[in-house]
Amino acid sequence: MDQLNASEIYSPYRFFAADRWAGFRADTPLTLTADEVERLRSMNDPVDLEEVRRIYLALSRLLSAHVEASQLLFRQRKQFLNVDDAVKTPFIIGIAGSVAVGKSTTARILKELLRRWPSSPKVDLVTTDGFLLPNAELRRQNLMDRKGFPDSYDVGALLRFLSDIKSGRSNVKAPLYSHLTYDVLQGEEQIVDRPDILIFEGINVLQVRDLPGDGKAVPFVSDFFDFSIYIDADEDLIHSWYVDRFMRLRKTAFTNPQSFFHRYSQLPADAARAIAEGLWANINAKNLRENILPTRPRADLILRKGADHLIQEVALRKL
Ligand SMILES: Nc1ncnc2c1ncn2[C@@H]1O[C@H](COP(=O)(O)OP(=O)(O)O)[C@@H](O)[C@H]1O
Ligand SMILES: CC(C)(COP(=O)(O)O)[C@@H](O)C(=O)NCCC(=O)O
Repeated sequence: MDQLNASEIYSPYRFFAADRWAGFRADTPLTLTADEVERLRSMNDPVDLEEVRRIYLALSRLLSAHVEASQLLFRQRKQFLNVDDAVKTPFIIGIAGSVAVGKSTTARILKELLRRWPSSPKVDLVTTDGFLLPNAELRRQNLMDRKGFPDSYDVGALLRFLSDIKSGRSNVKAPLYSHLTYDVLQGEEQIVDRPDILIFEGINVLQVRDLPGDGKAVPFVSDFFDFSIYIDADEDLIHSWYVDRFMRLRKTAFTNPQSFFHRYSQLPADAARAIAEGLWANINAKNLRENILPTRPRADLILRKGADHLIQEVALRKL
């Protein structure tokens, strides 16, 4: 047993240095190759096979235990109620964290690892950006500078989507977002057809809403989660990742005339950097402080990254 200091004893989490966490992998096999990891990672994310070995295999093993336990509970409840027509509903994993912290890479790696379990579960991945209000509506409500803030999402649609998924409906539609055009894709959608596991990723997935004055119970997105993960790093690091990514996108995605940010590919580097700094300070950092970081204590698991983007510490909620 490790020595615990006082703050750890009274914290709802147990903290593990990444190398200690790696040991919980036990005999979980490595089912991804270096090439596959390279294809799954986002542009500025250096995650590699060693990181999958160190962090993600133990996480995959933990999630497998949770999924198995929930399936057992489902079977026992069915027996208890003596019903045959109970519908098995998807196990939902929420992934939260700041803009530019690397949620998409984590979500894609987890998806691939989970679908390679021996039971070959069907795993789907949905991101909450599709539930943003379209730019035309954001402009109408003067919210273009609040993209990603709670009021920029169609929360009703988001909750309806999760409720449909959790009630076992087939062919549930999720709207899609394009980072290229910086807008919701009109007329395009993703069909989610009764997966065994749904990964639901976005900055807002652990947010709660104020209770209305009339005392009516309002559901939260996380009410539908079976397990939640928060990806964390110091704000200074995320800030530098955001600006570095913007400067790289300036040389790649922004050169596409269809990119909403195309004009920034034409600007000198200093002027482009000033735009990125402005977007970070006025929108994303503000949102992180006001609406995202306050949700961290609601996560079941926190993956904390260091300067190199690699995970340094894992905090697991004590049951
Ligand atoms: N303006 C942009 N143009 C093209 N791709 C982008 C742009 N902004 C972000 N992306 C890509 O979109 C994905 C989601 O990014 P983001 O929402 O910041 O979350 P995270 O970095 O936590 O995954 C990343 O793969 C990122 O590289
Ligand atoms: C779409 C986003 C809110 C992020 O959503 P996510 O997929 O990370 O949940 C973000 O990428 C964004 O557009 N922020 C607004 C300011 C900016 O352009 O960076």
